[in-house]
Amino acid sequence: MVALDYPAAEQADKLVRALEGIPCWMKVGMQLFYSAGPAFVAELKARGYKIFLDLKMHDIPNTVKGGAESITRLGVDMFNVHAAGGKHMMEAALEGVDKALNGGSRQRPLVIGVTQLTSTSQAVMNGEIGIGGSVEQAVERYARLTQSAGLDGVVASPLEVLRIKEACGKAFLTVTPGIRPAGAEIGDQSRVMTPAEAFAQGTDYVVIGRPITAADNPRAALEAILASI
Ligand SMILES: O=c1ccn([C@@H]2O[C@H](COP(=O)(O)O)[C@@H](O)[C@H]2O)c(=O)[nH]1
Repeated sequence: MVALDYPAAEQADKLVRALEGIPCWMKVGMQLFYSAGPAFVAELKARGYKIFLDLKMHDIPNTVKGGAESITRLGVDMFNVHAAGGKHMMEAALEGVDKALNGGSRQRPLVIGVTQLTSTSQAVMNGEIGIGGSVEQAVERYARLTQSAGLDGVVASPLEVLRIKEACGKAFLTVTPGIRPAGAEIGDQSRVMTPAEAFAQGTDYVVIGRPITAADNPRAALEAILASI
């Protein structure tokens, strides 16, 4: 999944054209969606891409239900909510999906819970945020909660994939940002692995942004990543 973290449709469109023909999903996050909105999502769909709409909803259940209903109407293939919003909130997201589908033929999007952001280190989680225990324990707890609410999987770092699969089973999806090819700048990420290491852990999807978008030649960067796995 290529993270299209750009301020406007023009820049995102340039990258999408540069990557044309390479099989991948496109991930639309807050920055791009807040500026380019549903129209850009529709354009990506028209070009045949699968889309992960990464808006990480975290609000009261009624609001998340409404958000999920609207997102489902966009026809995206995957979207996410924060597991920290609780079981009731995640169930409300699924109710929103059902309301939008309303027995129709539209395909059901995968709904994914965000565990601990991959930018969060052990020290920050324990100190600043005030969650005790290890990151792995917290991620497992969020993953179990997400599964109990009926969602399809979680966002986590590749470092936690084995533990999630052990706790929730292989079919429970893992979507893993925090991906850095060997030697790439880590930036604001904390819990990282290379693409090959992440797939060796058994992850289902890797999310990669800057190692592609900030490369001099994004197409060559993605091709090198694909060759590495
Ligand atoms: O825990 C999370 C959840 C989402 N993300 C998103 O993934 C990409 C990663 O981009 P890079 O440039 O490869 O770091 C970005 O869109 C994040 O919003 C995440 O990194 N961690």
